Amino acid sequence: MAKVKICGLKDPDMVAFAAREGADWVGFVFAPSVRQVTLAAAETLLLSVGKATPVALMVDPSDAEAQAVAALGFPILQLHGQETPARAAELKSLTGCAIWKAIGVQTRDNLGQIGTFPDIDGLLLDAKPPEGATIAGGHGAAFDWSILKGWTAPKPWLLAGGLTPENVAEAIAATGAPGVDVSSGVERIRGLKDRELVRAFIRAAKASEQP
Ligand SMILES: O=C(O)c1ccccc1NCC(=O)[C@H](O)[C@H](O)COP(=O)(O)O
Repeated sequence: MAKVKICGLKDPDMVAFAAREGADWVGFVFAPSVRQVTLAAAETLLLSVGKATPVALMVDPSDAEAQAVAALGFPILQLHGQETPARAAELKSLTGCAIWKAIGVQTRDNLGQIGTFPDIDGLLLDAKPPEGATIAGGHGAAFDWSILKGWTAPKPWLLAGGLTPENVAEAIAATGAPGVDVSSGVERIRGLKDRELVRAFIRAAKASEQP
């Protein structure tokens, strides 16, 4: 059974709903995005996570920004920018958070950099942002899952990018992903999660067979 992260939540009721439906992680975006939350909003959202684990998503944060987010009590920091292995290690020791690094995948070569991040705790394999995009993630674009054929993950990992309730079972079967992450695929209006889609995604992922 694959684990599920619902990313880009902004509304406490939706956070509670996703957690009740069985989301393992709920993600909050602290970067420019239609899904961005403030520190004050995140403090309120954290009250609704139930049994789900909250993940703070940041893009090239400064020390002060990362420390302010970590101080809210997030156990996991997902880095979605151009953070180097050294910066990821630095942010880990600075915040005390587990670090997940997002890796943009377009070709098999992109997987090579993963070995240069020995200090991180997890990986999120996501599609690269479309040409000209100024936002680092949440574009609803998938990469070619066959790139992962024969790849052995050195860390716990999640598959992301363009997943939907309709394709998540196929994605898990094709890649063997132990976890999946979704943002746009559970929205009907950009930036607003939809209960029916959140429920359908979690059910489809949890019911799926890993190869
Ligand atoms: O979701 C955002 O708005 C976002 C903004 C800036 C950096 C990262 C962002 N999201 C990162 C995620 O973990 C998304 O869930 C991931 O990119 C997959 O998104 P989608 O293809 O929309 O499901």
